Amino acid sequence: MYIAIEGIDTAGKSTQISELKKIYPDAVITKEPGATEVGKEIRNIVLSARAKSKKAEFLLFLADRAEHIKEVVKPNLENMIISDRSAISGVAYALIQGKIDEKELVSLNDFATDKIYPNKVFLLKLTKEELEFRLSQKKLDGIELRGVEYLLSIQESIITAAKLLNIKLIEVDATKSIKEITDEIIESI
Ligand SMILES: Nc1ncnc2c1ncn2[C@@H]1O[C@H](COP(=O)(O)OP(=O)(O)OP(=O)(O)O)[C@@H](O)[C@H]1O
Ligand SMILES: Cc1cn([C@H]2C[C@H](O)[C@@H](COP(=O)(O)O)O2)c(=O)[nH]c1=O
Repeated sequence: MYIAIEGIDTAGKSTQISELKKIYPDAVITKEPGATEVGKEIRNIVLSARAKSKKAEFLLFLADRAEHIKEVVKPNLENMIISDRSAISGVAYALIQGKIDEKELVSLNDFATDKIYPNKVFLLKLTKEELEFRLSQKKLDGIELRGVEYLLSIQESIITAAKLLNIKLIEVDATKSIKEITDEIIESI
């Protein structure tokens, strides 16, 4: 089973993944962007937000995804795979940028992934107040510097992206305690 945890920055994805790792010690833990050797280099470029072209940025994420599917997901389809982000993030961020139409977004992702998508995705959903608080507690990267309203629009866009990709999305209240969230995820797995 291929599972992904989605949510905007600071929603608690990596926190939940480290909890799930304790519960499923044999699971393949992975992430987008940056799980592979090439992906690590792509991650450095995209998070620096140096690309002037939004299309270039989108294609870099897509290249990371193609490598991730080939190197990590495909060889482990018989195992439990738990990924921090997925194609849903790719479509959600690109939808907000508005440079590529919906049909094309889906077909480009189909091309990159060979239509291998997570079986189930959990969206950790934050309130504006909690997002503001969590962002105030960390050093922001280039994408986080785009601001709270931008990130909240991405949160909504994640729901649209899941529908476009036809992926089952389970919304979880990310302001609950770490344990409550983990329990909800395990219950649905
Ligand atoms: N349920 C929770 N309640 C309160 N704080 C939390 C909860 N889950 C995570 N946090 C805290 O919020 C911050 C962000 O969490 P985390 O790094 O897991 O988020 P993330 O979604 O992986 O973020 P990013 O996408 O920016 O890497 C951390 O300081 C973490 O300790
Ligand atoms: C997969 C993907 C990610 N992004 C953005 C979302 C985040 O701001 C960063 C990744 O950072 P994290 O600490 O690993 O969460 O990249 C994006 O814009 N497009 C994508 O396809």
